[in-house]
Amino acid sequence: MTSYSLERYLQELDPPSIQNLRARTPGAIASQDRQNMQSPTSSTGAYGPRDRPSPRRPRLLLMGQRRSGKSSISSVVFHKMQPAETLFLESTTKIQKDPIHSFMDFQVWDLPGQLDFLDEAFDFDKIFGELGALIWVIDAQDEILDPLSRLHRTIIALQRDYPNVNIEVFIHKVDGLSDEYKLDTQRDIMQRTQDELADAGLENVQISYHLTSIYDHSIFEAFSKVIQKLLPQLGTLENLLNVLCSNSGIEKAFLFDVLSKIYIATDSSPVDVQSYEICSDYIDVIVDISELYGYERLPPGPPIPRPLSPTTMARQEEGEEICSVIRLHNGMVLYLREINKFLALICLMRKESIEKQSLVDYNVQIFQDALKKVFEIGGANKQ
Ligand SMILES: Nc1nc2c(ncn2[C@@H]2O[C@H](COP(=O)(O)OP(=O)(O)OP(=O)(O)O)[C@@H](O)[C@H]2O)c(=O)[nH]1
Repeated sequence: MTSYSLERYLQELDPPSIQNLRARTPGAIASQDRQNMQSPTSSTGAYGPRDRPSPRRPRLLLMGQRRSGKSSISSVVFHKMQPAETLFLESTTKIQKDPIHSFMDFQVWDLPGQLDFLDEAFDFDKIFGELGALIWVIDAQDEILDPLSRLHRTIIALQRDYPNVNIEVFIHKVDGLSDEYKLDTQRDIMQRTQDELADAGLENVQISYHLTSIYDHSIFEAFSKVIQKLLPQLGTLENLLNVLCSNSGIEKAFLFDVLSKIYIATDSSPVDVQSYEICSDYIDVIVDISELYGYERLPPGPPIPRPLSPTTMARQEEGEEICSVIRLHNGMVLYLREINKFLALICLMRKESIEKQSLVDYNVQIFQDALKKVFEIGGANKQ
């Protein structure tokens, strides 16, 4: 049977193999302490063990100069604010702590741009300790030298005490810029940063750069990459998606966080922007429709019979997940399956593959079981 290897993979997915896969995760977190701190299974996981103690949540710090777009980013990505509405956001005057309860619990701190958090008046460890990632937002439409020098001072200070923190630079507001100008700006920022850090004796600091705008999908894609680095299970998830794709004739598969439209994992074929955009739009539509007409998401416990959703959605008999299939005019098919309250699987495949939909459904069910295993949840997924 085509799904044989996926089942076998699942059977072999014992704790030691999960450990090995973790070790191969690209963004593997260096120290054991940070793994403990950042592991969704050690805080609250994709399957939401809210009844387990959750002492710490990885913290994402949004920093950068005034009006660079920090609050806009957090409002658009995590609170579904329309980009145009951010024009009316007021300047942040104190640290905004935003707890995010999703497939994994974390917190986003929006730091006011006018304050210098390296100043002795601030408790450095309270701000930068327990940090999952520092996201430094640079307004690409504005003067960059001053913000860059603040970024460099912050990296140098961080390297002293927290060398393993992920540093993510968002070269932001690139919507109004030509492709050539965007790339020139990115090159300039990278070069200056490298030179400055080399002068400070720091040669191998890992920094990721992202060109972002709240007016397109780039901000969601950048956040996806930031969040993925905090997931110790990323390598395992990618492998599971690879096996699912190869056994079901799927060309591209994304595992999305439905609330934020961040994808937490994808198979290892290259991500092309159009596939990502269409999947992301699809989530919006399906989630909106299911909220309006779909079944009520139930608390844990035995399923209660409810009326069926619209025709595009079929309530799964056991799991009550949303499932939807759309045929596109280019011959491709979009397949969505809700994995749990927080996660949805979206696959792009050729129409020939969906002709055997029962096989795809079966393989997806096994994938879903594998996810449960990965997140070690027992039966707590039906939230
Ligand atoms: N063109 C464009 N404008 C943006 C983008 N993101 C944010 N803005 C605008 O930038 C302005 C400042 O945004 P804020 O989010 O308030 O900036 P901030 O960094 O939080 O500012 P402080 O709170 O003062 O530190 C707003 O008018 C936003 O609409 C973007 O991607 N493109």
